Amino acid sequence: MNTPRIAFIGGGNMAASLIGGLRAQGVPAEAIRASDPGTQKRQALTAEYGIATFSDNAEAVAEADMVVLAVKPQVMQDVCRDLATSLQPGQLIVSIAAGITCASLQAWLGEQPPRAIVRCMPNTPSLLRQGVSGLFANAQVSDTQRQQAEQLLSAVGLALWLEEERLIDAVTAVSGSGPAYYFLLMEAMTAAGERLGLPRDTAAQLTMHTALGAARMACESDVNAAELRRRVTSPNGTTEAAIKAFQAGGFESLVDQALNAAARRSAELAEQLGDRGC
Ligand SMILES: NC(=O)C1=CN([C@@H]2O[C@H](COP(=O)(O)OP(=O)(O)OC[C@H]3O[C@@H](n4cnc5c(N)ncnc54)[C@H](OP(=O)(O)O)[C@@H]3O)[C@@H](O)[C@H]2O)C=CC1
Ligand SMILES: O=C(O)[C@@H]1CCC=N1
Repeated sequence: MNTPRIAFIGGGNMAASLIGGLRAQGVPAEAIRASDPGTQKRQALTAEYGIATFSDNAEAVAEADMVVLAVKPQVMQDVCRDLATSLQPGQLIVSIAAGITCASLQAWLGEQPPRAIVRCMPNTPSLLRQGVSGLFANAQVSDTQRQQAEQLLSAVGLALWLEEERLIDAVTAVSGSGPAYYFLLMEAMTAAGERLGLPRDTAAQLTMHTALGAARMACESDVNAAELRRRVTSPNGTTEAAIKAFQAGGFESLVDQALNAAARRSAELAEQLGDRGC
């Protein structure tokens, strides 16, 4: 596969991590362009990754094979409507925005021609190339374009294809927002450790390194999380006492409610920001 030319619209956090991942994988700077209204962001992207940057989105997409829409959902409609006349029919559109459907993107980019669109949901550990993303391709996306989209997201972590677009709401609930749930648990464990008498910094280090070790064990082991938990839990021991307290407090039901709230919000955003007429 030839190196596709990639244009990023929006040069913020997620775009910078994707660009960093591509560069680390050996994609040449000449193959990547980005546009952003912020002079400092453009200068930083050029300084760090050697790529050409633009204040004009239309200039960035000229001659690109793939256009990555990496702006906030709230400005996506305006960005797409402004870009519509500058795009070429064969270009792949990749959106990483939460709650923006392929149908809305197609409507905002003009009903014709039908666009090849890949909708993705990455997450912030992409900054460390430890991300995970769900991807959905619409019917216009060719096999080569699927590979190109997968190469983009694989540069910052694991990329998993979805058969149905509606599952992006579930991916958003599990992994898109997921880092925040682990940070919340880390905050709570650190505070509890401190209340048990540990110095705050010690409690934080113990918490963070336990999370890291547990995540690595879960990823690298050939047994599932339930079995790994069983191996920590001695009969009538300390872990069992803690797990019983979690379960008595409705832990599993709470997690279920939280993820449902995130998935519902993702679907609501699609309703609120989407194009009803498409
Ligand atoms: N953060 C996260 O955890 C995740 C985010 N996402 C999605 O990724 C997308 C980007 O998020 P993130 O990188 O965090 O956001 P950022 O705000 O860091 O990046 C967006 C960038 O787009 C710029 N921008 C604004 N308007 C335009 C325009 N008209 N043309 C070009 N660029 C413009 C912004 O500039 P300025 O700041 O000046 O407005 C900003 O630099 C969002 O749609 C979000 O839903 C997906 C998964 C996880
Ligand atoms: O909170 C949000 O809406 C975005 C999408 C996933 C992570 N952050």
